[in-house]
Amino acid sequence: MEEYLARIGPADEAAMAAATQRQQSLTKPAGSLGVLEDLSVRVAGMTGAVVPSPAVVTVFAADHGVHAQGVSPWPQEVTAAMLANFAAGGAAVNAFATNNRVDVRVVDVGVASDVDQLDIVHAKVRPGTRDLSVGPALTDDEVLAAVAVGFELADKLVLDGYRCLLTGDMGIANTTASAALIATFTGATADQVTGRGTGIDDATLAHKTAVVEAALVLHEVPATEPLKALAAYGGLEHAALAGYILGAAANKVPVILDGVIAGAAALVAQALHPSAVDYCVAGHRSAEPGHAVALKALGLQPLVDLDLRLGEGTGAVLAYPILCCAVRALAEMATFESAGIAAGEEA
Ligand SMILES: O=C(O)c1ccc[n+]([C@@H]2O[C@H](COP(=O)([O-])O)[C@@H](O)[C@H]2O)c1
Ligand SMILES: Cc1cc2nc[nH]c2cc1C
Repeated sequence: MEEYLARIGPADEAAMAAATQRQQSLTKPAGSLGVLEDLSVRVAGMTGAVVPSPAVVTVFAADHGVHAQGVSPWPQEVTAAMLANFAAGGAAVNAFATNNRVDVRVVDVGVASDVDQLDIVHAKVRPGTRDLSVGPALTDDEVLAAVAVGFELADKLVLDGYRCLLTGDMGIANTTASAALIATFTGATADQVTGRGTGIDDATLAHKTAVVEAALVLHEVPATEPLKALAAYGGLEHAALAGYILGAAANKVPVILDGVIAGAAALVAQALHPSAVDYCVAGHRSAEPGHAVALKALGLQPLVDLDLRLGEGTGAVLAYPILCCAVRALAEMATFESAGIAAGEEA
């Protein structure tokens, strides 16, 4: 863990200052590209003003012992079934990724059933977490093993030539673990961060909120203990995603976050190393209420807000072309000087 964290440093201030200056000289009224202007400056601080391509979305998949408490309307087997769907190219993330020229990787970091026959990355740490409502979901060693899966995969993907990493997740019941993690790092209450996930009714939502509330009391993990929070609540995909985000930061490549699961993992990464957030871009804002709470604590503005609540990386893949446009505008637009256009009064 120390070795991973030692490789992370803040974004390049000088590159950001130069990018800010160039932004102001481009052939458009100052500020007219809105949020994209700041985004291009942030990416310049991560990676320089080069379009972050090629890109890959990694779908980390795992199961959750807390499923036994009736917090999701879906059977646990759907996690493994969706992995087969991803591998066959039939999920929403596959369609989005094809359209936006993003490669898809799928990783079993802790699916309950055997998915050995699938053509995916096999890195199962254990078959699902233990039930967080009765005790710790993971041991300390299991947490470190799952973080390592994500960090080392990020290293490998960058070595393979990828210049933008996108997060994805699949795990029935993982919005429950996400809620507990987000409450831990933000101080929000269970009812502020617990949502309907894949679509539960009012009675199940009340029950799920009570499960999260009781778990927060049972484990009482302070925000300063991110690895203990992962051990208390899981999940294996959250731990791997935290490692993947740290790995992107260590390699100075942007990482586009998907929804509430990635938001929870990014809070873990931030608690482990505050500079990790310098490399994070919020792809979208999920309809799950905890996600807005997480984004606020991360200080990130989502690029897309379309009521998505699917996961898989869909919101990140949807946002990827926006990120590319922001960077391309900064890199390729003419300046008032080069185009021989008189700058406006306030330029
Ligand atoms: O990305 C999100 O914000 C998001 C919001 C709600 C649900 N999901 C997905 O739905 C699954 C978890 O939902 P649940 O209700 O079983 O906890 C898991 O596979 C997630 O990828 C994802
Ligand atoms: C069908 C289905 C697809 C998903 N993709 C991500 N989470 C999901 C949950 C379900 C239930």
